[in-house]
Amino acid sequence: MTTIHHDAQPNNESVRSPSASVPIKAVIFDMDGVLVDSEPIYFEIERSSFAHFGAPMTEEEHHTYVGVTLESMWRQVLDRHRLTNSVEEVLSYHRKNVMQTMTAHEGLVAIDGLERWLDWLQENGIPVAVASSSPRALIDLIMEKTGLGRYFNIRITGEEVSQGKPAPDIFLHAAEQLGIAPAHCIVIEDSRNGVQAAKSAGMRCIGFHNPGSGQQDLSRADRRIISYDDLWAIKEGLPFEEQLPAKNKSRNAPEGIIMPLGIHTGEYHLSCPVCTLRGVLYIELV
Ligand SMILES: O=P(O)(O)OC[C@H]1O[C@@H](O)[C@H](O)[C@@H](O)[C@@H]1O
Repeated sequence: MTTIHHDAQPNNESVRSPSASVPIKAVIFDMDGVLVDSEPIYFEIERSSFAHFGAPMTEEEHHTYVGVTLESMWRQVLDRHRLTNSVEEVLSYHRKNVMQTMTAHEGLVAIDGLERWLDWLQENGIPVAVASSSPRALIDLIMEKTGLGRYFNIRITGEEVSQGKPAPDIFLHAAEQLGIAPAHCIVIEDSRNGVQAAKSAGMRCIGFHNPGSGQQDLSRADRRIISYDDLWAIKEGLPFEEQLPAKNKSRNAPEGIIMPLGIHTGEYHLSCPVCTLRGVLYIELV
């Protein structure tokens, strides 16, 4: 369990959002409802578990649990419905229910347009992470089933931080793993709880309106989209910082001083075309 030290409480409005022009150096993706359309499947599994334990559930209440961990959801359900079962009992039943159904499900595929985005981010050297309230075993299963695992080496589950969404811990931990300050991260989220977590972490947030994720208030997100095509259309307006700018930087290189040998002074960002090696070369007059 990773404890993240932060002053922000879930509803703390005092964390300042970075201004729109602060460079974006990393993208943190939520998983359910953002990488895959798994929320409708979750809803169905949850309905059967709620019925099993005798918790009558309105759609309105159900939608408030989107984006939170299994444990957080069940603690709230047991409390609100005054059920006497232990958290351990309901969690063990429900977790098995989730893993069996998701493993057998044949419709778990990456959301349309996502891979074009991930390829573009990779080409531009922008690192990514997935930060999901789902259990780690499910994150790994979905990464494997969809083939998205090749993009996501950094996978954070809400179960490994002390407070899940809507607290900011999961996103702060993801930023730490990425080695990028929160103000330089942008989060893509489909749930109210997730948007709140991202904003409390001091990050910018794109609200992904996915009808499969139920009624979600994404009004606190900085931008709202309904598809990855939408996001693609606005990408030039987002201040992504190129981190593999070998091609582009060399075009800018003549800004330095030209030496007699025809070499330019200045900073050159280099990347190996066949492996992941990167480096910065400084040439200066001595
Ligand atoms: O953080 P993510 O990837 O949106 O995961 C959300 C899901 O995580 C699960 O643990 C919850 O039981 C779901 O109800 C929830 O919606």
